[in-house]
Amino acid sequence: MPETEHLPEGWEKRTSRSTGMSYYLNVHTKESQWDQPTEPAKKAGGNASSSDGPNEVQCLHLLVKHKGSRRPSSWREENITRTKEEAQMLLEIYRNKIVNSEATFEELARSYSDCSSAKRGGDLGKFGRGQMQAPFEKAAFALKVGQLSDIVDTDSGLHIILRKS
Ligand SMILES: O=C(N[C@H](Cc1nc2ccccc2[nH]1)C(=O)O)c1cc2ccccc2s1
Repeated sequence: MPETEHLPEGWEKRTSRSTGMSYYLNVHTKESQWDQPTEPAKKAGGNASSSDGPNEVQCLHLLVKHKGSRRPSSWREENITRTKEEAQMLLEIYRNKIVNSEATFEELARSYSDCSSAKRGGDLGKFGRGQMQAPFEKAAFALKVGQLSDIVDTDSGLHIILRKS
């Protein structure tokens, strides 16, 4: 879509700092979305926090990259060659340790996550809709506070997610 694309009233095109992906921001409600809007942005804040879930979440994640990852490199390993199946097995081991209270999410993310957020125990901070890759966003926004996700598959690799707020 040309940069000079015409957007309906009340929308701005933004680019995510962390993923470089474009999203659209409703300047009235501050809600964001992936899909290019075709209608003017709604003004009323509505009761967005009830039927559509939270506007933003704070999550920790543990990412295990594999050779098919978008960027098969990380602070842990310059050239990641493990297969997707090996990544799945590793993540199941880490997830079971957390569920069995043999280790904390933060400890394992700090040691084993292939994301630079490993340095912060996997903490991604708060994020709204339209900022993370779609499968990650879908899983994160479906979690209750304190809930641990199943294994989530994105272009970056395989993740487990813990929602903090
Ligand atoms: O995209 C990032 N890191 C990528 C890996 C990655 N890909 C992701 C996809 C969804 C959510 C988090 C993700 N982290 C990398 O290091 O190759 C981010 C790092 C950080 C660090 C602090 C806060 C947010 C972010 S998002």
